[in-house]
Amino acid sequence: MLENIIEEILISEEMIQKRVKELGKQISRDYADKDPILISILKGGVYFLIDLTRAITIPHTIDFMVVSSYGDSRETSGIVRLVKDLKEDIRHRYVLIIEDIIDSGLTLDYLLKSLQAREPQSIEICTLLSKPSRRKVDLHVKYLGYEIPDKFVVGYGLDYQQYYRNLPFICVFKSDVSVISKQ
Ligand SMILES: O=P(O)(O)OC[C@H]1O[C@H](OP(=O)(O)OP(=O)(O)O)[C@H](O)[C@@H]1O
Ligand code: HPA
Repeated sequence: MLENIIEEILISEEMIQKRVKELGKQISRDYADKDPILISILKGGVYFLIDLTRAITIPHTIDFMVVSSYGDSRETSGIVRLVKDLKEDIRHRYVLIIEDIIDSGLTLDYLLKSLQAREPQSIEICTLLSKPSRRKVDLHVKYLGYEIPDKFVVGYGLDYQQYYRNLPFICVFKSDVSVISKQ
């Protein structure tokens, strides 16, 4: 039962979809004629990417990377590992990294360094959620959906032990839950 794992709904499905459309419009304006490449970080970022790409009205391509830092816990290990690299060459491309959440910032810090070395024309960050109070490194975020407090959240791509990514809203996960409750 969902009531057993959810403390509160923080961002409703409607709020997410409205903000995704606004971000899509903004990106379409800013990157007109730039043929950007949107890089999504699997797995969490893919839900946001799929909705965002449909809200963008200019030509663009997409690619995926897999990095791992959280394992199955609620705290980052601080060690980021590249699990799957891009297929496309990003040299001279306008790169937009699409993330579901920035927490400590360590994942993106690692990714930015790795991607900068490939000499893109530009590289910017678009994240649906950010927890500024948790930041361990400074990051410039060009496109932000919502700032959220220091609470562990699930839904819309975000998981607890790989579950709950499919929830259409973002909700605070109950802090005392340690086993998966099948929905
Ligand atoms: O700012 P940070 O503290 O580095 O945290 C953010 C990262 O954590 C989550 O990924 P996770 O490692 O849980 O993998 P997942 O996308 O497969 O869920 C999220 O999707 C970000 O990539
Ligand atoms: O709040 C969170 N929820 C799920 N995954 C995460 N990865 C970083 N922060 C979070």
